[in-house]
Amino acid sequence: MKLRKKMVAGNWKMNGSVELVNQMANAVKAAELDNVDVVVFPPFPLLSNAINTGLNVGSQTVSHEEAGAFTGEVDASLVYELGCKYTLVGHSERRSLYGESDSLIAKKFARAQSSQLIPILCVGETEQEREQDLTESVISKQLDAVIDDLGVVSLDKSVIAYEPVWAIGTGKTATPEQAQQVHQFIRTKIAALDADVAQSLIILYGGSVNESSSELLFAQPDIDGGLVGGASLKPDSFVSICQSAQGNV
Ligand SMILES: O=C(CO)COP(=O)(O)O
Repeated sequence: MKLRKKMVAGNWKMNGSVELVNQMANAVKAAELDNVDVVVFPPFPLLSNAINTGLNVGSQTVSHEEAGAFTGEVDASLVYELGCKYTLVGHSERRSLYGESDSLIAKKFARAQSSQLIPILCVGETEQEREQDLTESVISKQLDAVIDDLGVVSLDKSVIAYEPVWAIGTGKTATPEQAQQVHQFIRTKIAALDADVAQSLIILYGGSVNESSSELLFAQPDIDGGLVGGASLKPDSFVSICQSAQGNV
């Protein structure tokens, strides 16, 4: 059975500075995190700085279009050419604040992969959907948008991030059991279509992860690491979250 390597991703959202890039790079290097894939997602203008420090870097979004007359959009192939390895797609803030639909997100996912970027597909339910017992159907629909368009094998070169909307930026982390339940649901759903893809798929948890909650979350059998927002802006906190993943290989 193939062992999945842990991954910790830091989504800086619209935060950060050249100074923070340098501090983060120094902190990550000093920690010698060999058994965990550490990736940072700073805003576009900081991508080159971050790449030049030797950090693994991804973009927070890409356009679903190829290069052309799309003012303000950023082409996935340019992001790859700069040296990024990953891009987030379908973050809940993109879905709710910028109206990104499942079908647009599937197009971005495809565009990322055809540009050799690894898409990290973000899925998750709102508080209201959880209360109405709709968590699994919401997540199924979000996954199916990609699976129906591109086939289950497209998930082979991707990462899934389960980010319950009610846990993002609220300090209300999902309990390890709540998160594990959804991660297991995702892996089982995909295993029904392709057992090998499901077995090797990295599924991250995101939503108020911090250095106190990360260890137990990452110890769950279907949680392969984290997608960290607020705590990824503090080098000490981020490194200690990465260390808790390293201890949970
Ligand atoms: O949205 C997130 C990461 O993509 C999570 O953000 P917080 O860790 O700040 O809750």
